[in-house]
Amino acid sequence: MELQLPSLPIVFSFFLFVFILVNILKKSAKTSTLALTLPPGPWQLPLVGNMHQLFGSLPHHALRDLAKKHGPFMYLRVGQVPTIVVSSPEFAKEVMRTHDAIFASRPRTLFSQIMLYDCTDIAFAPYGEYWRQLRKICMQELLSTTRVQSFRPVREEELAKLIEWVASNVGSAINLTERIHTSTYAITSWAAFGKKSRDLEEFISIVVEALKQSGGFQITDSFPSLDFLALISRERPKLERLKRRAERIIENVIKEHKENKSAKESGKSGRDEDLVDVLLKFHNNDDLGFSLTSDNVKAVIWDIFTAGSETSATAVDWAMAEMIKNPRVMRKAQDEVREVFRRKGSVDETGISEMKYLKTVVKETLRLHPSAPLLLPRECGEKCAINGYEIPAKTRIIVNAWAIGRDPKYWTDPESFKPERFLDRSIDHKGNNFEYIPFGAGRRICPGISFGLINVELPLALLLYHFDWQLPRPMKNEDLDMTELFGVAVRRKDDLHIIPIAYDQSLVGKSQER
Ligand code: HEM
Repeated sequence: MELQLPSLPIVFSFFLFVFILVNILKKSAKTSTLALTLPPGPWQLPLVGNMHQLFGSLPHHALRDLAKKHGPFMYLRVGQVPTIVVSSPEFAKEVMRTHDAIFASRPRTLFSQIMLYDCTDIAFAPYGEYWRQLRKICMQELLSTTRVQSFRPVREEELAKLIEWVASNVGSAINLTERIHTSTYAITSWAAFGKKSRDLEEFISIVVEALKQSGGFQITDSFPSLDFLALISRERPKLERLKRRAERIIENVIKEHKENKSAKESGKSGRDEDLVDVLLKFHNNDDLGFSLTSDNVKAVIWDIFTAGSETSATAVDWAMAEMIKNPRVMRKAQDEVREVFRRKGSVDETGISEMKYLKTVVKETLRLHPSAPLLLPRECGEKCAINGYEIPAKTRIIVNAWAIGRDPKYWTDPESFKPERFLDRSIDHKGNNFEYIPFGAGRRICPGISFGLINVELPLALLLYHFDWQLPRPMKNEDLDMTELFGVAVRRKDDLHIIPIAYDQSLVGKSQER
């Protein structure tokens, strides 16, 4: 039988048609008000918002404004996807405690399918046995307290470099934001990959680019039934290119680790175990009852690196910015840090547990500026009812931790930076108090809390101990602009340019001798 191939004009017309259709969809999404089509079932929530507000991205402050008008349990329809935005501690508790198992899945997105090897990482794996096993490895092996402590020399060495660099620049304005990010990424990289990661800078640039992509709106994610959109999306080739670049680096790291393992077994290498070593124990190894493929290992490495670095670095940056804006808080934190380090006779992380005020500064920073203000999205696994509203399966759930942390019903003077509010309130980071959930809550709560917190507390303690800080003239502390840059992790719009003044003079001398 002779195969009839479509002629060129037909192929061209087909692609032209698809192109026009996609553009019409995009355009109408940006401008028109949404038709009130409710999913089947006794759905009772009012449908809020129009597509113009919803497309582009879903910034946490815009969602709070909508919630003020329409209530803390708000139904939006983003393209084809029914979406609920939760903006009160009561409803957050319903989702993340009362019905936690039902809402423990994540939606599949173009990003997680491409970059995370078809959602086989920890953060985007669907709720089920595979995720449970990965999570167990994460809690018991990758991010256990012992493991986090084992990275102490890594933190101390990297942060010593940070302090030396600042000391070599006393008296002049430095871009502290940039340097904090470099140090935090270096700590995660060292913990994950081992010390020698020659491609670190390239890997960081890939991660930063990928985080930008994951924060933006992908039309394909909002029209899941239109499969062809994923095939022709402009984002797809961009993500695939990023993935190929990242993959080359991760594969090299894995190869080096396998070689080192052989060297270690033959007694030639005394290297400490890093996170890749831990994951490789499960690589194609059925003896441990759970085995990971190469792609699974790569997906988890990607998770640790992205989830672990940007979040902590952003928190340090916000804390410094808030303390510059509130010199009274900075002075009080400095007094405490200096007293503890002096009394102990050493400037290292053993003193951190005694720095009660510094810990409240970190809590207050994460209340006002949670690194992931909308947490990570959840998906309803099966039909259920909350407060009389029926939620169909596959509904996407967004919890606005940022709005919850500023809810005037729970927080006095919520927009002000007042760490003292935590001194007489026993609120922890473990997701037990739903008015404060910067790490999420329930089954999907962040497994990296201890690693994340020490990566925020230690650099802050060192920066406060060694230096006093001033804004370049004629800027006044109270004028510091706190505008946010929207993304998955929310950075300040402007980098923090400040002048370090040496407190510990011996350090300045030391750095000048080099
Ligand atoms: C200040 C630091 C950090 C903050 C504010 C933070 C915040 C969060 C939040 C809000 C979530 C979503 C929780 C939910 O859906 O309920 C999350 C999940 C996650 N975080 Fe963190 N995180 C931080 C540090 C880290 C670190 C250091 C790591 C690992 C090295 C990490 C690994 C993860 C992973 C793997 C998940 C996904 C968990 C799952 O879906 O089961 N995070 N984090």
